[in-house]
Amino acid sequence: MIYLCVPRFSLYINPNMHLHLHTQLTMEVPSNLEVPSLDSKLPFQTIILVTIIVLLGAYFKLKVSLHRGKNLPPGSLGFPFVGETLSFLKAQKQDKTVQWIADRITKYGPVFKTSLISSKAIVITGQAGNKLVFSGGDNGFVSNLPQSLSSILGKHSIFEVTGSRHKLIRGAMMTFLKPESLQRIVGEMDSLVKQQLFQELNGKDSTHGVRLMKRITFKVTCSLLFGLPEGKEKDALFADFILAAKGTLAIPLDLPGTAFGNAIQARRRISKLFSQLISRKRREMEEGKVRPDDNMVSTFVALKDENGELLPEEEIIDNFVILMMASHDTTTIVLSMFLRLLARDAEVRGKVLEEQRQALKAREENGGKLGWSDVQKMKYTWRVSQELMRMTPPVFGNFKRTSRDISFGGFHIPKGWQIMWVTSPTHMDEKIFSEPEKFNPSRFENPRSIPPYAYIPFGAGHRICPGADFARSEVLLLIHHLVTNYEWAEMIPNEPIIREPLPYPAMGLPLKLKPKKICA
Ligand code: HEM
Repeated sequence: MIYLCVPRFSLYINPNMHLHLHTQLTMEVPSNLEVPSLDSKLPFQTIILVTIIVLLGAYFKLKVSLHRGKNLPPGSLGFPFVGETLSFLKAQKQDKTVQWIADRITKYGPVFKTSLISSKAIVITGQAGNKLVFSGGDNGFVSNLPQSLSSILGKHSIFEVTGSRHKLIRGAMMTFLKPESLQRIVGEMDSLVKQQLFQELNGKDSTHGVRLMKRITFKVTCSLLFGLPEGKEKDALFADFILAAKGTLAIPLDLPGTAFGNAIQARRRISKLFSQLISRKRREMEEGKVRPDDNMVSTFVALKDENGELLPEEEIIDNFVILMMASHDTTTIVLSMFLRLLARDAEVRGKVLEEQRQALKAREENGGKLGWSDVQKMKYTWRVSQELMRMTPPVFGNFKRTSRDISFGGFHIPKGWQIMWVTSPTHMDEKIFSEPEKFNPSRFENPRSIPPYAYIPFGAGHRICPGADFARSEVLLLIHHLVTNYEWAEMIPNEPIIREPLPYPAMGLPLKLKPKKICA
């Protein structure tokens, strides 16, 4: 899989592919190919290079010919081995991935084949395509986490399980993330956000927007989901998650000093800390000091499968790692884009401020606290976030794999091929969202006007993001405290967005800050 919200979007070399490639190469050496001796006139390296190209060409031909007669989607597999990887990576670097996809849709239609680093992929776009990929339980699409990524994220997380195991794990997460449960903790979230924000910005006249949002969202998730108190343990965990996240994009070489090696070390320390947390919670539960629904740790520690067995510790830890990874980077992107927009667009800033002034009034009437119903009233502020996620979705798309042959739109999609779903084609489709290049939050005034499977920043179907409501509350509360206490301006005018692979302001959004006091 390419992304990860954990969704995170990284290219990788499929390890199975190497094995496969080796087997095919052995079979495909043409019998008439003479391998010249070392004293031949051609330099040895040239012979090796030509041989490799011939063999890779033969390999690709064989792989495609296996499906001859079946109507594979149109498209280009690019050059042997690298496929279209180089142009894809270049587009990503220049924030032109949307264009890369759009060019191919124009040329081949909404379903096309490509090849990205040794793996052939079929890109499925459009409303019908999204429906195919997202709907149903066993719909023929399974997760495709590459080995490099699963060494860091774990091999037993929610991404790796299907059927009843997926239901069990997702159910446990939802115990804590569903709106009815969030209602109980939104007050605590509000206090945490406020406290973190003031702690981070106290006495400062400038800040790095991205770093600020990352630290706060990480700390809030840590406290609310895992009950981790402020202190050195949490700071060390934050540093380790940054290292681990960097490793998901690195060449998977587990050597000391490499990004991947550092990530593996960080992952070991993260596992150790979560293991201690789990043991602590087990003891407290045995002593009757905590209830299963107190937080995510107690919920998972008490969770039993259909055979009455408790979950193995490594499965719990892998799911905690996923929850941390999935939650803070994505939410940080929405918040960073929001800060950037408010610095640029006076009209939107005015409307957001007006709505937050009303929330401030409610806060004063509630003895200084914001409750669930107050957050629900921040409708305009949320519509701005929705529009930001339409135009710059935190998760660009993701890779899955077909678990069986599938036919779609008259095409044959073979078993075992990589499938890529992408947010932008429907988000930027003028038939769905008129004038899609225009920032217009009012499109979300009537949610029923948006067709199903067209707006998919949180995915869709049975794997739709379980953290969507958590993210929503966190974004709204952070924006509330920011706009009612500060004014800010960009220090780098027109700072571009880069995708590495998540979309962030290229220089981390340095901001000039000025405290202000708003009256309700
Ligand atoms: C703006 C913020 C967020 C965005 C845009 C986002 C986006 C997504 C997307 C697109 C998926 C589906 C991936 C796929 O089907 O391949 C997903 C899955 C997931 N997200 Fe989020 N997410 C966000 C916040 C969160 C938060 C706050 C949490 C946890 C507290 C979370 C936890 C998860 C988990 C556990 C999954 C896997 C669900 C499954 O496989 O059943 N996410 N997210």
